[in-house]
Amino acid sequence: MLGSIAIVAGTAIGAGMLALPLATAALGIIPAILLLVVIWGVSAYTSLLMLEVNLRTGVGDNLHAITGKILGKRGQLIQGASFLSLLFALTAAYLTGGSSLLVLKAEAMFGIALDNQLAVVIFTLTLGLLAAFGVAWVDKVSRILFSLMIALLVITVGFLLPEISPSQMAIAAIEEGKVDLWMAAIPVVFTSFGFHVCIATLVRYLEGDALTLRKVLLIGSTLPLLCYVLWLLVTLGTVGGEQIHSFGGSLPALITSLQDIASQPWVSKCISLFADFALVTSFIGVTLSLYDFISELTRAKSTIMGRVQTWLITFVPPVLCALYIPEGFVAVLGFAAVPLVFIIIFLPIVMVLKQRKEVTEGYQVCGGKPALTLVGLLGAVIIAAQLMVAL
Ligand SMILES: N[C@@H](Cc1ccccc1)C(=O)O
Repeated sequence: MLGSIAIVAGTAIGAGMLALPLATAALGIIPAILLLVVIWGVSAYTSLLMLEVNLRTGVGDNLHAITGKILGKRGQLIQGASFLSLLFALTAAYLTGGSSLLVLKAEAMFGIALDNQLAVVIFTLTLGLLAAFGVAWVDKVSRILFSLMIALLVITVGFLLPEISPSQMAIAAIEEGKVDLWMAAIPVVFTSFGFHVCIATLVRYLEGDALTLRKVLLIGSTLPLLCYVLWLLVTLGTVGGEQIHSFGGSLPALITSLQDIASQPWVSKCISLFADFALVTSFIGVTLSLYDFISELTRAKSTIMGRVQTWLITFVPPVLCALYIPEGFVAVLGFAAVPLVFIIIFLPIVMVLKQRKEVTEGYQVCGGKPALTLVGLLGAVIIAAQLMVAL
């Protein structure tokens, strides 16, 4: 069970966490934490909905098959398109954030002023190749990196907690453009709580044991909440919301100012390594899924040519995005929220509504129609927020 909890928390906790302070800085710390709690509720509830659907459709089916069984080809199409957009958007965002940290590193360690576009290419050609090496490799590498990342997070939070100044915490939200600030924050927070793509695998792994699965999903989604709240406290509480807001979504600016606060040089190293690992683990995890998904879609042959072709389809679109929107780390994570709403809110609601009419035995999430209506509405709010920000 511990391993399964780690899979849930590990899928959720990623580079989205780095974007949280940048996205919520202007709200003030208490409203930001409240937003986190509400979105956590949505994320936990919808994961249970997906569990219900999965258990009633068949243990061992993947998400695509489940959607096909209940909603037919049309549902599968919406789901496939959403999944592809989600993975492309996440890859593009991680690439943008990762390459901006690479530029920062080149400057700090070797005094080289690395061109941003060159950094994007280097990042893709090194870490992007891992996806093509396959799951066994990625599994080993990301297990080690993820454990190191959590250790570094504990050190970072431990050393920055005493530096929190109550005066920073007390600063109220920035008043002007308040609605816009909320609209920009909501989708990014939502993406950072996403993990639901691993549910079908867990159901198969735990052989459909409903009680254990329920526990795994609830604990696994609460761990990110804890980490995120601590992370917001040590970022907004030390550097200050107003200051972080003025970075305009720049991840290197956030990391540099956190490093300035740490009094010992080794703590400052831990902070930058933590950010690197968060990005790298997310990047290799997501590109692996994207690579596999594309190779399935295009029915690529497992020859060298086939692999090169799949690799190019996987990486060219996100690379182009990272090259032309170099400041897009937070913004593109916001975009990822739109397909995510379809995958984990709208489609599961439709499936549950259809299935509850026909099947009544087995596991069912509490809350009935009112709860479904409420999360459905919240899903619509998330999409509306992102559209307002983008248009
Ligand atoms: N929560 C992940 C992003 C993600 C969303 C949806 C599914 C999987 C991963 C992050 O913070 O980086």
